[in-house]
Amino acid sequence: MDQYAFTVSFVRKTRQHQWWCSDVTFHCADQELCEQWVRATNEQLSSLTNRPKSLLVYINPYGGKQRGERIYEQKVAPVFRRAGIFTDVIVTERANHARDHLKTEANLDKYDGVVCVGGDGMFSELLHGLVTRTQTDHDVDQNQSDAELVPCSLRIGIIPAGSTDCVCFATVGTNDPITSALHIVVGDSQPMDVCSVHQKDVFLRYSISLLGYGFYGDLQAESERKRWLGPARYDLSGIKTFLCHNLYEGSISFLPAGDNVGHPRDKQPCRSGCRVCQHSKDEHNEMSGEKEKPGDDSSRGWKTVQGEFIAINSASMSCACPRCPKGLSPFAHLADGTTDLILVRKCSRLDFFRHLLRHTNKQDQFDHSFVEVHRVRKFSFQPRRHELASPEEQSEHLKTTGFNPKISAQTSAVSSWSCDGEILHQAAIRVSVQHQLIRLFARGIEEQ
Ligand SMILES: CCCCCCCCCCCCC/C=C/[C@@H](O)[C@H](CO)NC(=O)CCCCCCCCCCCCCCC
Ligand SMILES: Nc1ncnc2c1ncn2[C@@H]1O[C@H](COP(=O)(O)OP(=O)(O)OP(=O)(O)O)[C@@H](O)[C@H]1O
Ligand SMILES: [Ca+2]
Repeated sequence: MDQYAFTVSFVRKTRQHQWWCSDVTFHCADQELCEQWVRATNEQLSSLTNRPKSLLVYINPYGGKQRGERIYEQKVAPVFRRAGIFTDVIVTERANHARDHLKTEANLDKYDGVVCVGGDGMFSELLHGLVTRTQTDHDVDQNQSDAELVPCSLRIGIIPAGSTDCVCFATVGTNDPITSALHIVVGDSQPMDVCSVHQKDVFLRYSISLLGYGFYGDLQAESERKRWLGPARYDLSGIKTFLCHNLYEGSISFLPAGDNVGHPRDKQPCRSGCRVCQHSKDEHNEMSGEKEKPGDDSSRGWKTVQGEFIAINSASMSCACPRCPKGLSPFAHLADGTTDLILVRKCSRLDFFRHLLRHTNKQDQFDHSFVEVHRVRKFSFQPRRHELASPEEQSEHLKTTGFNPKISAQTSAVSSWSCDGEILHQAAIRVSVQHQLIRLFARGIEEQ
């Protein structure tokens, strides 16, 4: 009777964007029929060209709660094995190991994708390695801020095992290693914008989530000193930075995006198969003919704002993470060629607290007189260099304004940028959104 059988594994969607791998076994009395089914099923599967057959995996053994290797071995490797995916696995031995290996050594012809097991820092390593490698292979000079960058052909998979995992959360809707492994197995593809950051004509870094000056820059610098604390370092540094309430002067010039990509407050979230992102390709092609320089309001489109700021944030995607489920800019898009520039001007501690609190409830965090938000394609920032202030002037400033202007006789009041969780010590930067430069093994957040 039931002498012959074969088992098919399939994806089952459970709750909250989580996927699970289930099995169903078919029994059959006839050997020939059973083999026919297995052959036909395998033929169908091998005709799905989106599915990766071979992957290069980098594991950070020290990310997040240091569970990267275990998560991979126990949860991910079995899923890849069942899908018949070949893997080469590298457990990193130092910071930037994965980036450097991708940049120069890895034989990328062998693979259909690269995968990181770790947090946003580890993802950033793969992003830098892969983008730089692609430009080198095509003789593109990354130092030229107006160079047309070549999109990467390999997709990147993220198995979340870090402290924040914001890129994974904002592209999948959950931080679950098995769900991410299944998005890789079925060969999903999500294009993503990447911001390039330059100082004059020197390339500094790429960013895919948050570029933050002032509050997030200071918070990041503080949390680097507390790395030993693990994920809790962000909360403690957040409280400390909040209490310091530093204020920074400067001027921001930006090139607003056209109307076709919506507005940061239009309540149109980016979801799987997003129309805004799909249509943005056309507008992008129209725009790319114009090469305008920032800082000159006479060049069409550019705007400049000046003042004293608590925070200057550029969110290229929502930046949703478990700590902040709707994100820094809830209606930002993953692949529309723009970033949402959020300017938080001088305000009281209480008002800034109210603004932060609105990240965690239903109220609009942009609905404050001291907050403005613009959807932009490019921007540049120039900190205001202070004249050397005497100690008397400084204490006078503190008395009259209640702010610590962070001026010493020698230094100027500048913060640093947090770039996807890495510190950038240059304050004066130029940022340009590179439309759909990379692709992830993801499909965006699905409507529930
Ligand atoms: C009053 C409640 C306030 C809740 C405010 C929530 C706002 C949180 C916004 C989080 C946005 C994360 C964006 C992700 C950026 C990633 O590229 C980067 C790399 O992993 N992660 C971080 O920089 C990690 C950044 C981690 C930021 C933690 C912020 C904690 C703020 C705490 C403020 C406390 C005020 C307390 C007053 C007594
Ligand atoms: N073998 C290693 N030894 C030390 N550092 C490493 C190693 N491999 C990677 N790193 C570095 O560790 C840093 C943190 O890694 P990762 O992003 O995986 O975790 P995390 O910081 O806990 O998470 P998140 O970035 O989400 O906050 C990264 O900047 C990465 O460059
Ligand atoms: Ca975007």
